[in-house]
Amino acid sequence: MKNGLSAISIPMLDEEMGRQVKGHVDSLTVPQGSLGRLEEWIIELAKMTGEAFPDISKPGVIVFAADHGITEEGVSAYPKEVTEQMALNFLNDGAAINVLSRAIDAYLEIVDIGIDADIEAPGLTSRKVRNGTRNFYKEEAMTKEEVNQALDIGYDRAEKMIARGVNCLILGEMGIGNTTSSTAIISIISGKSVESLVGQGTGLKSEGILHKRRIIEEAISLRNPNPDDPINILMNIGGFEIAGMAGAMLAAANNRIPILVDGFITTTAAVLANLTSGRAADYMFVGHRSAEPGHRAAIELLGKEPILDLGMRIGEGTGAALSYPILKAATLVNKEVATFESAGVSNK
Ligand SMILES: Cc1cc2ncn([C@H]3O[C@H](COP(=O)(O)O)[C@@H](O)[C@H]3O)c2cc1C
Ligand SMILES: O=C(O)c1cccnc1
Repeated sequence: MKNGLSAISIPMLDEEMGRQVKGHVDSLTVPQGSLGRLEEWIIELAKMTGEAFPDISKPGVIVFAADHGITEEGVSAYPKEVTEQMALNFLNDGAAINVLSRAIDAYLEIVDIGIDADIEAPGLTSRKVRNGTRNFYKEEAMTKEEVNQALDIGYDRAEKMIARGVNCLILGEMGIGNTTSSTAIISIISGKSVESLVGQGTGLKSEGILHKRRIIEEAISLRNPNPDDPINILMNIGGFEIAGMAGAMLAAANNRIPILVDGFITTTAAVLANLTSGRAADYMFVGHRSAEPGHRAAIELLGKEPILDLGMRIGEGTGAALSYPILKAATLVNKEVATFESAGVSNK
């Protein structure tokens, strides 16, 4: 898949399978309508996969890591070196996403798509586009070629995961400064003010948040990205890991593989993927609602309701991984609960 992600044509949902599975759910030995949102999810999964008994038993997590030139403007509570250090932590199995991937028995891949350091470590997928984006307060974050390269890398990594048998894709990220990029992107696409979206990220205090807000506001007016053009948005104010996640989501949707979206940054990538190809969001669930204020607006753009709301604000794919067992449980209810007929239970 080369430079052609805007041309991909994601399959339509299988509405007929949705109707069929709704009939099956109605026949299960529970009071009519009592499964609440589980019923919605079962039907959505049936439409996505085209299967009467959707199987999401093999989850895969891809974490894309990259640096951001905008960190030169002092927009994060942590230094940019943490991106590289956390990438090594992922490879040593020590981060939150390692623990949570293990907890759900997921295959985990770490992709260096633009870390500003030379890392060679066993287990790392090295696909560096560049040593970090350019500082978008001063110039465009990436060239169009770099955007397309990052989208293609993401697409390719997801296809490789799917080829391994993964049937539910979780995306995660690591990139100090990426809540700044995400806030700018969601402001441009939603038309909402930076003030209403900006948050603490990794832990800025109120003065730091005010500075971050001013940098984003000024950068947006300097770069002036086209709100209808995801490539132009990524070029001006994006990040390599954000583009990589968007490409991966397009691959999953194209292969009818359900996607579990994580927090603010991952949802920003999801919004861009959906802007690239209008049906991408049909294949997405939002795993959780992050405490980062902009996440609410990003979720609204996708038209989704998150599975969990735990007040988390980590990223890495952690909230999505936590929501996975609930979605999987819904598929087991669909498959394994007896029907009124098979169990000889009187239906009204
Ligand atoms: C130790 C540590 C682990 C993390 N894991 C995810 N993030 C999260 O924080 C970063 C975004 O916040 P900001 O825009 O404020 O820099 C991203 O790397 C995101 O994945 C982390 C951040 C830190 C410090
Ligand atoms: O919602 C997220 O994904 C998030 C929020 C703050 C910092 N890092 C990630």
